[in-house]
Amino acid sequence: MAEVPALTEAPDTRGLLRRAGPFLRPHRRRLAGALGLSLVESAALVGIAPAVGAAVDALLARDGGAFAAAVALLAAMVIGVAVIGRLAATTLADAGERIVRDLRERVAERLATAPLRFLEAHRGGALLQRATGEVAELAMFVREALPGLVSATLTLGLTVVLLLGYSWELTLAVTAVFLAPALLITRWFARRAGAVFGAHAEAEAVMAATFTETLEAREDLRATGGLPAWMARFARDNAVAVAAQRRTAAVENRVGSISLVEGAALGLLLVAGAWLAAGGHMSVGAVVVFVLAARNLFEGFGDLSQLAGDVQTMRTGLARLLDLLTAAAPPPRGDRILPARGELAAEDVVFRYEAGEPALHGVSVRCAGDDHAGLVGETGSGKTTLSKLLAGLYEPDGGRVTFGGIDLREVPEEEVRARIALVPQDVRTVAGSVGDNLALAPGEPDRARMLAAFEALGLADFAAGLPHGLDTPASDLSGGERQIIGLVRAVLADPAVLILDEATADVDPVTARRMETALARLRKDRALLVIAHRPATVELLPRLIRLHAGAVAGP
Ligand SMILES: Nc1ncnc2c1ncn2[C@@H]1O[C@H](COP(=O)(O)OP(=O)(O)OP(=O)(O)O)[C@@H](O)[C@H]1O
Repeated sequence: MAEVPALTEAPDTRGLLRRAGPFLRPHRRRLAGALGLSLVESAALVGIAPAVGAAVDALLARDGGAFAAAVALLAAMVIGVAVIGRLAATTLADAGERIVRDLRERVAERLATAPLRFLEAHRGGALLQRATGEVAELAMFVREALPGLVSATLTLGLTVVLLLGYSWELTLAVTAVFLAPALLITRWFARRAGAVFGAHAEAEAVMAATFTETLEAREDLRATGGLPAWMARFARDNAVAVAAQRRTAAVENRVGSISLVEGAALGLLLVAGAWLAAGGHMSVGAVVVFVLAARNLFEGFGDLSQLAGDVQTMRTGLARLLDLLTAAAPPPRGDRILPARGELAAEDVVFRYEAGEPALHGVSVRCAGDDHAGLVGETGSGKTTLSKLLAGLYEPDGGRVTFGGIDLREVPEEEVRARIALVPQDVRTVAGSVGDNLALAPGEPDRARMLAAFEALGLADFAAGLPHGLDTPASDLSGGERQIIGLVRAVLADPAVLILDEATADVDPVTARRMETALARLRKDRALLVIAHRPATVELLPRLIRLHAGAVAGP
């Protein structure tokens, strides 16, 4: 079996910046501008302490001029922090929002073009959680945490530089008492957090998947009395998510112990500063600078440890998004062009859903340009699987599917869609009107073309009978009515091959017969492959292909 790329539950969070590089690159100027502004803001913030120190020394020396200059500098710094800080935060948040918007679009595009096998191999809710929940977390981080994170990091770095400039001995003491233990706690957090936050995100995704499935299957579950069992399953998933949340909260709380270290370091600073000032080794102003700057250091570290949880959630979410983008990538395809009409052929096709017995083994069928054939066989014989292979929705594990002699894997996806249309039994519509759904056909058909397609299929009275015509909400349609819309949508694409997988099974027999006769007449040079259980559906067709246990059983 061709390896179906699978999502990783807790993907690696190492090298994230490098892997996210392609998404950051288009915004590098805006990001650089925002970082530059943050740097100026942090420099102004860190500069407040020396300005206060200079004012204290000028006051003690009774130097009015120096005092006034220091106070003016202080005022400029305070105003600078307020004004530039605001500008830096909004610029940074704006750049972040743009990056998140790009990511969101890329994820939506990936899921829309992901191989069918990939989508089928994953729970819908889990994909939804990554595509919406994880992106929402990122957007929140960018808005609420990122500006504070950048500013705290820069302030911390500049403060250490400032302290070293005043007294390396005292800086060393503060480092030993505060920075070293604080860094140890932060490192412990970084080590523990990856697994704990990954497990939390995964538990949330499982819960979302179960919830989505409950919603989708709500009618069946109610009708069959399966709701209590399903609710019990949801409760179990919910309990696992709550336990995972508790573990992340516990890890985050342990980081809070940094405040104890902070108290010890401040005490040491005051004692050592008083001793140094009394001994004439340092001016009182310098001690004031040290105490104030150390507060910056503690606050910066405090802010960072507060944000550590947010950062880890962001890293986990980003890693899960990048994992989705990688795993859902469609396999590379060629750029060959298909002829307008041609023979569709499966040549010795093998296909496995799972390791073991293949669903199809060595199936060869040919459908010439004007061939009209029925595909029949018992339940589970492989009809739907073969139809998806013929429509290029699955790639075969062995053999090949060709149109006009060209392997479908060598052709861009849009090219295949324009030539081969598949109408499934369960036609899904998107939110909007009947017209909105028909407009999704290649070439964006207008209303006149839509009505002409109904006419050509002998369904003009059906279209006229819709309560609001083409403006009827698609959600109001019955299963059979959706099948008709699916068929009209496929015909609008004017494909060379039309494959109907039980596509008239839910339509009343008279309408079904009318549609099939109209289809057979529609174009002489169009191939038609009709999959059916009921003999009546295919009895008008000149040829039958019979499948049995994943192989062609002969006519
Ligand atoms: N998504 C899937 N994952 C795993 N196995 C699958 C999947 N879809 C189909 N199968 C298996 O592949 C085999 C062929 O299924 P397929 O749906 O192609 O048969 P079918 O002839 O169309 O059946 P039916 O007449 O009931 O629609 C069956 O054994 C089925 O259980």
